[in-house]
Amino acid sequence: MNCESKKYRRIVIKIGSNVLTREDGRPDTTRISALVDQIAGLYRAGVEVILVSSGAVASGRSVLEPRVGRIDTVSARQLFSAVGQVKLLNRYYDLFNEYGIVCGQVLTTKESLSTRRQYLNQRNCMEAMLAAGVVPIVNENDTISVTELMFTDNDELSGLVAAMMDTEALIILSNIDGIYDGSPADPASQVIRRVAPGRDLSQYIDTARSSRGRGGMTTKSRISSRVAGEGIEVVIANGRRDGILTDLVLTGRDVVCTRFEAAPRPASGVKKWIASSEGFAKGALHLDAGAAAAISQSKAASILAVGVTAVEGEFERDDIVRILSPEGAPLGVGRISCDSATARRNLGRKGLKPLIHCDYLYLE
Ligand SMILES: Nc1ncnc2c1ncn2[C@@H]1O[C@H](COP(=O)(O)OP(=O)(O)O)[C@@H](O)[C@H]1O
Ligand SMILES: N[C@@H](CCC(=O)OP(=O)(O)O)C(=O)O
Repeated sequence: MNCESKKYRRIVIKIGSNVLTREDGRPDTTRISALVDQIAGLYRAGVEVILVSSGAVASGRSVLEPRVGRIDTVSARQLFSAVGQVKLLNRYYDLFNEYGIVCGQVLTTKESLSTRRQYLNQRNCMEAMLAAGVVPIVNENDTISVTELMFTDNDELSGLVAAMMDTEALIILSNIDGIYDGSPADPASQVIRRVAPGRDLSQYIDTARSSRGRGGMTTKSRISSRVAGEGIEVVIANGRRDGILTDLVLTGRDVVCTRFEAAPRPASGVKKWIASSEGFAKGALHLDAGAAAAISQSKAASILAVGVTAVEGEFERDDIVRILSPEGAPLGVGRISCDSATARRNLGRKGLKPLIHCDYLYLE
């Protein structure tokens, strides 16, 4: 089956470190330039493109490694990204400029997307850029994002951006044609061309990571399933193949890739945010059997204090909390309508406003 082409209104393109870096660790300027040529083509054809580009650390490492001595991993990442991000964006700026296209930098952290207000600020910024015809180039702010609150990698970030910006597709470019049904090194393995919503590919994926990438194929597959489940088509393709973006988006030439079909019913904007916010959850609600059955059977069911048996952790009103079954299994996440002290005080009580309204509930 082909990876058929389609003209999209708005897409996110994520470019992995492996695509932008040569084997010897130096930036692959020819490849970056070829990708910008294609993105300029999409731009001219009226497709709004948001670029999520890795490569800052690799780019900075190539400049600094020869001159820094012993340095711990966190400092190295901070140092390399501080220098590499400037170098990377300068290159993008010059290349886009040749087409009369202006690009701009958006640096973010997982923490700065954790409240709805900051999330909306970021979205507003990128909407303003797109409205002005500016191509946003997004990366994690690696200089300050050093704790457990880091994104797993830019695949996770790109999934969040795709949902936040209400895009129709996310194209993840790596150094491989897609997800293989066995070891990519085994000649008998083939690229899985189509993935239906909800299909689990974990059995095929070698969890070892590449030397330059951060999350590896495991995150790519997990994020792709989640994003497709939110109604956004996801394509994993080889960024080193000539003309890959043009073929995927404009010409319709047959090109090998893995395509995750979008689930039919896109979630509402706020649900997309909640769905992607699992990593920021501050606490948890344990449901009784009745409440667990009610939310799984009806999309309109909210979580009421009467059906909650325990509250874990400390949280504020509007924070994201996890929802657990009576056995402790994860059921989903939601935005809580009160702080943890109030939730504890009201446990088991009837007739109160829902702890989580169904509009702010995302079930797995
Ligand atoms: N089943 C599989 N199919 C394809 N690639 C796989 C599979 N299992 C593991 N991989 C590895 O995942 C790598 C791509 O992930 P990653 O290193 O994170 O890339 P990037 O830097 O582009 O984000 C491939 O180079 C490949 O070695
Ligand atoms: N923010 C880092 C990217 C880390 C990362 O996620 O890399 P990759 O797995 O290659 O997309 C950088 O710019 O170097």
